[in-house]
Amino acid sequence: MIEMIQVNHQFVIGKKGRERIVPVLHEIDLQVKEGEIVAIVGRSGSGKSTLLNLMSGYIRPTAGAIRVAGRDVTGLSEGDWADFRLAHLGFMFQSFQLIPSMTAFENAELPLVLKGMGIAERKKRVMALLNQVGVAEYAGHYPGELSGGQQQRVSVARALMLNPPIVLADEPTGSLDSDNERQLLSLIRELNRELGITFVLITHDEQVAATAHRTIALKDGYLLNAPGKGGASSYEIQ
Ligand SMILES: Nc1ncnc2c1ncn2[C@@H]1O[C@H](COP(=O)(O)OP(=O)(O)OP(=O)(O)O)[C@@H](O)[C@H]1O
Repeated sequence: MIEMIQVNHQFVIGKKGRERIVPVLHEIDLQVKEGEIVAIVGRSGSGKSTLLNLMSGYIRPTAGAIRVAGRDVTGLSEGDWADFRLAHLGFMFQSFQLIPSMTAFENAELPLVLKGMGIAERKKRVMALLNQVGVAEYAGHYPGELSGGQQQRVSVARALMLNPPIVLADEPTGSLDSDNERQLLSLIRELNRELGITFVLITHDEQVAATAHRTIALKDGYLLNAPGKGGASSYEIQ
């Protein structure tokens, strides 16, 4: 479902003529299978977000190849990546990333608007999903009128709006209290079990890692679980 082959990534920083190269990911070989929940763990700065950004096409690898949902996405243009993302990927973030001036309904509806779906069909789909994640009664509320847990549910509904086979999540429970965290994790398990959605979750949280079928650990830009790279026992969740 997601495959990285010998992926390296380095950032180039600094002004023209005085550039500096920052190597961040090295020789990444990984596979996420269809229907898996995979947690990515590692200390701050180990390269977790960079790895997720490569899977999302927001940055391009310096070397190596990436396949997502059966397609070689390594050389996709910006425009092709935008279409590909809409069709295959859903996103969840620690900060929820809801637009404050739009209601819960309008926030959740956005992917359908981008897709060009008609208003009647949009309304049906949005209300069905808000209902599924338990916030239908707040459809007319603005994000500022919702609790953190309710905002995250709206963002989950938005992530699932176009039935993505893969959801990529960056610290999805990072802003939630333990009750809301438990509920979100059980929703993720349910979506995985019932709809077969593949999840890749970046986390510092042991509860989230325990929800995953498998954990991928990064240390200083290297994959620890890779054969010959030390094994999963040599990481700590920070
Ligand atoms: N746009 C960028 N330009 C230059 N360096 C960057 C850029 N983005 C990230 N880095 C560097 O790459 C390294 C890995 O960053 P990344 O955000 O992937 O780590 P992380 O494991 O997600 O960290 P955290 O847990 O703190 O979010 C860090 O040293 C960071 O400073």
